[in-house]
Amino acid sequence: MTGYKVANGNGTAKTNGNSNGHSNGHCNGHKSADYTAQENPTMCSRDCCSGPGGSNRGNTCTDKKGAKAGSLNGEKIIPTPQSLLYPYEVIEEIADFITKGSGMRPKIGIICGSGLGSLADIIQDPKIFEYEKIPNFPVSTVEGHAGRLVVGTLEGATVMAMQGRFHFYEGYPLAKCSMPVRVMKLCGVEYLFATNAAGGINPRFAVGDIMLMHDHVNMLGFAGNSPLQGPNDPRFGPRFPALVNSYNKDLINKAIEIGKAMGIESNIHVGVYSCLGGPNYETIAELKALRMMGVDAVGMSTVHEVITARHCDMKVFAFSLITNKCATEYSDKKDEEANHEEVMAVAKNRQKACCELVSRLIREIHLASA
Ligand SMILES: O=P(O)(O)O[C@@H]1C[C@H](O)[C@@H](CO)O1
Ligand code: HPA
Repeated sequence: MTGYKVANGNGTAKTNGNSNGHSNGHCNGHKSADYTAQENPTMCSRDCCSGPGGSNRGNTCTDKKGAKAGSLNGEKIIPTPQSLLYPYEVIEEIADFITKGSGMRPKIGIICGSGLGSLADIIQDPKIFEYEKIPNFPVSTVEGHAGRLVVGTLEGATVMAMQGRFHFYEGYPLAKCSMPVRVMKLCGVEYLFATNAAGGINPRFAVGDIMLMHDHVNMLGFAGNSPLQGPNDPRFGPRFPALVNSYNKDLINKAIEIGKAMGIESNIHVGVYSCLGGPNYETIAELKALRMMGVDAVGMSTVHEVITARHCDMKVFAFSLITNKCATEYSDKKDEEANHEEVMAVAKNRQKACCELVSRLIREIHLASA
């Protein structure tokens, strides 16, 4: 008995390494994350190689002189496991940069979804780090994701917020998308608040509603992809982490109470989110299949961040802002097609409610630990 209502299928609710150097001239100059590149000739974790627009995408670094993808000096290149992209020492270096630069050890980490960057704007006495200036950090490439890390206080608690997250469809491997969660962990973060914009598949959901995530279906995982793929570093967590109870029930129940106090009870649901790779929105057949699987809302993020957070034993609270209703029947109506402008506009409209929900929940966590 969890105490909260879970959205169900029929529209009602029920209770419930290699050792060679990286000899490619393209990558020789890189520091820090190049540690990995030095250890393994098959990759370079710099964005010019493995990020969007890079010539590599984490596997084969093609040098300027035109070495062929898939080989380096005639040797076959072995793909680099995702977990080697960011070794512990590199994550530690990024975390030190942030804690020393801000003079704070934040307890709560927030990831702002598309158009929800205002969650970071309400942080007091903010110390702002542009992603471009953080060593070994990727850059944001999506509209509505500013690309800044904001450290400060909110309702008395020390927090750090990502104003801009990284998505698989941007060309980043999953381990890179969720790498900031490990940075948060080494900065001292105990609670992850992950937010996203999502399409509502559950017919009870209206645009502007908030779905508190109580579970997920990891479609990228079904296809054999995981941010934890590759050798496991036990300093982060176990080889085989359990994911039942990933979403903290106490925080879900508190959020429901806060929703009632805010008078938006009827706009709050509890449900299952699924992450697809994107960047395309889903087909009707895919949406129907997701619905049959028990999915209530669909998006392109969050799941790999939650997996990474649970692996390193963080408490997780996550919600989806329903920015569009997903059509599950064939129709010629153009207005039923999802688009990013609508996603951003709805998020902007609902940012006040989202900020209040997050602030009040953080206040409760802070008071409970004081
Ligand atoms: O970062 P989130 O998951 O909030 O962003 C969603 C998914 C895509 O990035 C984008 C599509 O409109 O919004
Ligand atoms: N599908 C996938 N991702 C999304 C959607 C959607 O309908 N809306 C916002 N992000």
